Amino acid sequence: MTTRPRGLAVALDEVTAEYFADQPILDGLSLHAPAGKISVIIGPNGSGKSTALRVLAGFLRPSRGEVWLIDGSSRTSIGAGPPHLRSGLGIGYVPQGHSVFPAMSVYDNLLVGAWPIRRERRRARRTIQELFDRYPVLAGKRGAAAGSLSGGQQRILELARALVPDPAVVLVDEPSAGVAPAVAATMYQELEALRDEGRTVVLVDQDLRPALAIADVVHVLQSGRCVSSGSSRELGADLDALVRSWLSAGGDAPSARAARGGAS
Ligand SMILES: Nc1ncnc2c1ncn2[C@@H]1O[C@H](COP(=O)(O)OP(=O)(O)OP(=O)(O)O)[C@@H](O)[C@H]1O
Repeated sequence: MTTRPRGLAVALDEVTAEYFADQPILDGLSLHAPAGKISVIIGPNGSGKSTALRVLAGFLRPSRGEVWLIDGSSRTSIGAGPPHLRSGLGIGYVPQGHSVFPAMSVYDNLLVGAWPIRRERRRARRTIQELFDRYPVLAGKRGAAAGSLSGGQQRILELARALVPDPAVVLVDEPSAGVAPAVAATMYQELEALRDEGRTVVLVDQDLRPALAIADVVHVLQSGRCVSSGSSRELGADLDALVRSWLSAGGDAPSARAARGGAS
């Protein structure tokens, strides 16, 4: 693919965010997702992982704290900006759950992703073609309604749509939820490929084993705060202890899966 500048990091600094007044979901959350690395945010159900991604993507404005886009030694506060400006800054977002436009064709779904570069029509067409080359499964279905694709193909389409503006930072929420194991494996390989292209990946995942296997940095959330950050190796026993504590607190999904597969 044609490449644009890479090397952007993102950070949350003492961020408080809520859906209802005075009921903070993020409660002074600070975390730093370094440039060109895969950061994985883990934590028990309801700890605020998806909310943290929404704040990074601009879909939820923090009531306190800062969202930083960091380019080397300079940083820009982006917390107040709307999501469409976030994509113009080089941040792409693959939300949780189904987000394709089912009645629109695969090609038109990718065109929606081209909105931030809509004035550069030639570039948008070229990038979409490059994405068809990258994901042949989509190329074969370019004229088909997106809703007719399998769940896994739709997930790949959602990732491809986020990549159309060639983001330096890719935020991905639950890439493998509800997809066949082979597609899930493809998604994790793709996230590694995005990192190897110099992009910054921030991943939220309940499926701990594959997520931790590709993580460069792990951030552990509890009750809207980051209680631990580091590589899986650095966190080591701490991570195991945390996962066990989630299990004993009620066996939520991430813990149960980690227990089956091993958390580290
Ligand atoms: N759109 C919303 N409106 C109101 N409350 C919400 C909304 N989205 C999430 N919440 C609440 O915010 C809290 C944190 O949710 P969030 O999805 O960020 O957690 P999570 O750690 O990603 O959980 P999970 O692992 O279950 O996806 C939960 O109590 C949830 O019910």
